[in-house]
Formats: sequence, C-alpha cells, structure tokens
Amino acid sequence: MALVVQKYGGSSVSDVDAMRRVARRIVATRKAGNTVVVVVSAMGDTTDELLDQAAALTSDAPAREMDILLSAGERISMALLAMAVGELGVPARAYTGAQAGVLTDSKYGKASIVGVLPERVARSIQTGAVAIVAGFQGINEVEDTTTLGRGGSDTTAVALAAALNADVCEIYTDVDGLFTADPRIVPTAKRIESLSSEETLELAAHGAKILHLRAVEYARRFGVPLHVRSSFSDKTGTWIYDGRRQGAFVPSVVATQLDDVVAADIATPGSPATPASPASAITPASSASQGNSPAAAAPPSNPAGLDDGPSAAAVDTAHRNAIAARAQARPRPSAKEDHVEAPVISGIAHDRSQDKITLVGVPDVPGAAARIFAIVAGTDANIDMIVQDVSAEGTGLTNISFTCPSGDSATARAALESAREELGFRSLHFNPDIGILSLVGAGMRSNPGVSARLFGALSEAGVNIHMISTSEIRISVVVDDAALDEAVRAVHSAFGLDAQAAEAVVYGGTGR
Ligand SMILES: Nc1ncnc2c1ncn2[C@@H]1O[C@H](COP(=O)(O)OP(=O)(O)O)[C@@H](O)[C@H]1O
Ligand SMILES: N[C@@H](CC(=O)OP(=O)(O)O)C(=O)O
Repeated sequence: MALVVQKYGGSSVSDVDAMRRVARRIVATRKAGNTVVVVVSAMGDTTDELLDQAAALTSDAPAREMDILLSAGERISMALLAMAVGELGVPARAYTGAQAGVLTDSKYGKASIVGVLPERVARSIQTGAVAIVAGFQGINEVEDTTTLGRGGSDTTAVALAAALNADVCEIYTDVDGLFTADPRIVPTAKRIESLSSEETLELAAHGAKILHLRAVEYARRFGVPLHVRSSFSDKTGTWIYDGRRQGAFVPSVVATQLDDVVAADIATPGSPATPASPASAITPASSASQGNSPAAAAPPSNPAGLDDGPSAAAVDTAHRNAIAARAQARPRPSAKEDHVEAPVISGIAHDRSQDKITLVGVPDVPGAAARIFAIVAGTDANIDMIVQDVSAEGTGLTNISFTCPSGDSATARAALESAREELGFRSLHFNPDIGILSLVGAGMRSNPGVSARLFGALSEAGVNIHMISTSEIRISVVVDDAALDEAVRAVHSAFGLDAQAAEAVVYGGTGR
C-alpha cells in the first residue's frame, strides 16, 4: 500500500463532468489499496476570471483581500470534488489550506510556506477517507488567508507529500507529461520519460508552466518523487526523481522555515508541541520509528474534538510505523542519471511573462550596477537576465539591460526613474514585447558547439537576438515576442528533438 498525493490542476477539473472523471480516478487509486491525499486547483480559468473581476473594480486591489478572493476558487473545487468522490461510495473530506495546516509567511500573493501541520489530513486518511485539500493557499501568523503565487497548487501538493512522507506526488494535468517543448507551440514535441530535478528546475524557472518552480525545488530538496501525467489518459507520464531521499517526513506538531528547511517532526505522543530547531526538524524514518510503544497505537478518544478520526497521538504513532515500513521497501523509478547516455538537450522552455528594461548612459564606474540593482531589489522585483554593454569609447558611459516579470516592472521602473539623478543614467527604455527561449540540457556540460547550433538555427529562421544569458546547463535568448513561437520550433528541429510520429496531445485547458 502506498501513500499517494495527487494534484489535479484547473484544466483537469474544468466542470462537473471533469470533476466526476477525476473522482473516478481517485476512487480507483483508493480501491487499488492506496491511501490518497488530493490537492486540487480552481476550476478551469477561475483564478484568471477572479483577477479580471477585481481589475474591473479597482486598479489597486488590496493584497490581503485579493488573496481572500483568489483562494475561493480552490475552495469551490475541494468541496465539489469531495462530493463527487462521496457519490462514488468512498468517504472524502475537504480541507482549506489553513485546515490542512499549510502555514505561510505574510507576503500576500506570493507567500512562502513556512511549515506544514497536516494533522487533520493525517487523521482523515487514517480513518480510510480521502483527504481533499485546496491548493495554492495557506494561512499566515495573523490567521489571514494567503496565496502562494500563480501555479502554486503544485507546491501545496509537494509540501504535503513531503510532510506526510508520501511515496509519490502525482501532478495531473492536460498533457501526458513533460515534453521537449510546450506541445501547444511545438506539436512534434516528444514526451520525456524521466528528467533530473536539475534540468526540470531550469525548465520550470524559464517558463515551462506545467510545473511550479518552487514545487520542483521542494521535491528536489526532500527527495519527493514526482510523476507528471495526464488526468485524461492512463499513460505513464514523466518521472522527476534523483534517487535520493533525505529521510522520512511525518505529520508534525512543530514546524520551521519550510521553504528553506522543510520542517516536519513529530511530538512524542501526548506531549505538548515544542518548536523544533531547523537542525532537528528533519527526522529520518529510522529514528522517527523508534520508541513507539505498541499500546500507543490503539486509537484513544479524540481530545481535540475534531471529527476527522482518532487522536493526533494515535495517528502519529500508527503513521510513523507505516512510514518506516514503507521507507524500507519503496520501489523507485529509475532516474535519468541511470541511463547509459543522456541526450545533450532535454528540452526548450519559453517565457512571455517578462519585460525588458534598459538604462541608457549609465556612468561606467565601480558601484554603478550595485546601486541600480539595490534599488530594483528594494521593489521586490525578481531579476532574470542582466547584460551590460561595453562602455562606448571616450564617453565613460554604458548601457545596462535586464529582464523582470511583467507584474514587477512598473514598480521597478518607477523606483529607477525616481533615483535617476543619484544613478546618473540618461534615459530608461522599456520593452514589454519580448519573449525568452531557453535551451536546457545537462549534456551541454560535455558537448561543445551547442550555442553555435542554437544561434545558427535562429539566424536561419531570421530571428534577431536581443540578449543572451547562460548557465552550466542552459542557454537563454531574448527575442521579439512575435518571433518566439517560430524560434522555439526552429531550435526544436535543429536539435533533433522532433518526434517521428505525433505523440503530443493537449487534452484540455485553454492555455491561458
Ligand atoms: N515542456 C512542457 N511540457 C508539457 N507541457 C508544457 C510544457 N511547457 C509548457 N507546458 C504547458 O503546460 C500546460 C499545463 O500546465 P497548466 O495549464 O498550469 O495545467 P494545470 O491546469 O493542470 O495546472 C500544458 O497544457 C502545456 O501547454
Ligand atoms: N488556481 C491557481 C493555482 C494553480 O496552481 O492552478 P493550476 O494548477 O491550474 O495551474 C492559478 O491559476 O494560478
């Protein structure tokens, strides 16, 4: 018996028929003998529609109220899905992020998880029910609802999978896994069988929206095996797993900084909760399973008075034992590193969500870049690429360009403009019509000529390059937004990634 966390994205629960289809899959997984925890996103494009409604009322929505609004989409889904599962004869209980113990900081709209206390979820599954959790949301220290940023339900799922020590976190979506490029742009894209978390991180960080970046980081850190697959087919999807696991994580009454160090410790049954230090927060399965007296496994009455089943202490003990047993005998998908030869290029990501800002005529003196980016950092904008031109001869001036998410660029621009005198630049140019193509592959490290082939393919397709940046396993180029799709297709072909026979199917979703 495995503990499976399944996450269903908005495209998988777009209407009540889709809810029924998903409910059948959940019940089948349960009836196959697994314990199932479900994380669900808002139906279809609900989140975008809620954003549109708020924008129609105000251009300056308060962040706190915005999070209350946006969290409603996932709450509708969790309740409806619990009803659909219940209709199929399997008990299901719905939990908001707060009820599921997803604790966050107070950055409304892009909150980070600081702890997970999934006791009600653990009690629920202990009684044989399916726990259905609203994704993308949590609760902060003043008990306000927070949201985790667009696409954040993936992170909820991985955080719960880590806290519950699930065997696998399945990410269900509207395509059959992670492909060599977005199948909506490249119909000849190939499904990737398994991918290292390092390459997946690069793809997710550079626009492959099928996975939330923080979910991949989280899964990598805690060794949670990810299986990205379609809720519309029974095909195997893409496994993301490096074959390492840092230990078992168990439901907890303590927590610490989760995005830095995921906390999941377990209190001695019956003892009061005590905060854990980050160092003690990670409890290996072997030590977690020590010291449990068999008597403690008998379910006593429920002291908290909650209706989710036996008490936390009883569940903790039983759960720890089950976790320890599972950790011993867990089958593992093969990691990509196990393959004899990995392809040079794993995939291509594209990103339309960035703007380009150029400061023209920046004094070419030590400390100029430091001052500029300190001001940008003060606006909380997340900078991606940075390019500084060679100083024009005799002028002592240079140009500095950078890209940042469109949502952050207005504040970054305003902050820079207001510091213009101090920074001494001549003018600020802004280009929102850019796209970024990123070529990713661990094989780049040992294969020369990748950039030459990339630039050759773009040149043949007549695509002009505005900026270039590289990492060890990635090359990114900024091009015109209008040329981006063509650029992705050209590069995909140039690296021999096209499938012989069409294999990419987009089953649903609007691509919004
Ligand atoms: N490399 C890729 N492989 C597969 N899908 C991708 C890739 N890059 C982008 N996508 C897009 O991600 C979409 C799924 O993500 P999303 O719309 O967030 O799904 P969900 O509604 O399930 O959360 C796919 O429909 C596809 O268009
Ligand atoms: N509903 C939220 C959170 C989420 O993760 O959605 P999805 O799983 O459909 O990408 C959003 O649209 O951002």
